[in-house]
Amino acid sequence: MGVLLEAKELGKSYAIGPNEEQHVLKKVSLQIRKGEFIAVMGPSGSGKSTLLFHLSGMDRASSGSVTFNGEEISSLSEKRLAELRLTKMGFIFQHIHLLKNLNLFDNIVLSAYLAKRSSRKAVNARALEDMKRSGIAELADKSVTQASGGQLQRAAICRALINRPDIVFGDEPTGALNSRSAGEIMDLLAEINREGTTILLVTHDVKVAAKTDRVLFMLDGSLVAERQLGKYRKENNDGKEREERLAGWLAGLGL
Ligand SMILES: Nc1ncnc2c1ncn2[C@@H]1O[C@H](COP(=O)(O)OP(=O)(O)OP(=O)(O)O)[C@@H](O)[C@H]1O
Repeated sequence: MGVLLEAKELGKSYAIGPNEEQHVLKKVSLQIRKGEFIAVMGPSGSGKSTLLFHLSGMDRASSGSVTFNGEEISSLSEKRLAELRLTKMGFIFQHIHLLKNLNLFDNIVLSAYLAKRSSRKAVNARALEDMKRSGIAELADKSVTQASGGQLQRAAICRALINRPDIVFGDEPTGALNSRSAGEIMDLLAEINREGTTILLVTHDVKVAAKTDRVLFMLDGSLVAERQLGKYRKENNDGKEREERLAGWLAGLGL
């Protein structure tokens, strides 16, 4: 599989005083291949979300580069970057960010209507298909206040997928859910990944990370370790075993 996203010596610093800088990302280099499912773990404040913001072009680096599909996003105009994020990237966050004055269906289709790459009829059909697969088709005309956290996160996943992005980024997408809903969301993401969408998640949760292919570990702004887990398949019933293996590896890092 080819490389979809590459960071080379990515650096980010914030001024924290007149002559003082905090180095939040320190020469981070990584490659994400098409079709991979990756988790970024690490202690609080180690730079995981900052890395995600830079890989997805939401923030500009202080040094180094990010290349997406061969295009260096660090040098793109704001307009081109916005178009890239809208059409090629999907986002799922812990706090779901659905619009309260729209029903779930309209939340899901909105960005595709804005992108104007497909007819509204085609977008609507796609949305319905995704909602069915995610088990929320019957909630299409419900408002954000009428759905549970797990249902809202499913809607957020449908929204992230509506433009059929190359990659979905998630920042603690299961962080606000109970463990059953979190497990179901991860099974759904694993299925979406197996159909070809690359996924990168930031998570603290070993159960979540154990369902990805590869875990990257960040410490103090640097990527310090990684672990290949292989593709998760629900039908293999080895979720527990994968979790234990990953927990053992994390413990062995001695951090
Ligand atoms: N806009 C900003 N200005 C100054 N410092 C920032 C800014 N954004 C992040 N930081 C700092 O960068 C460091 C890394 O933050 P980041 O949110 O990326 O960590 P994280 O690993 O995702 O943490 P958590 O797991 O708690 O979400 C922190 O020390 C944070 O205070």
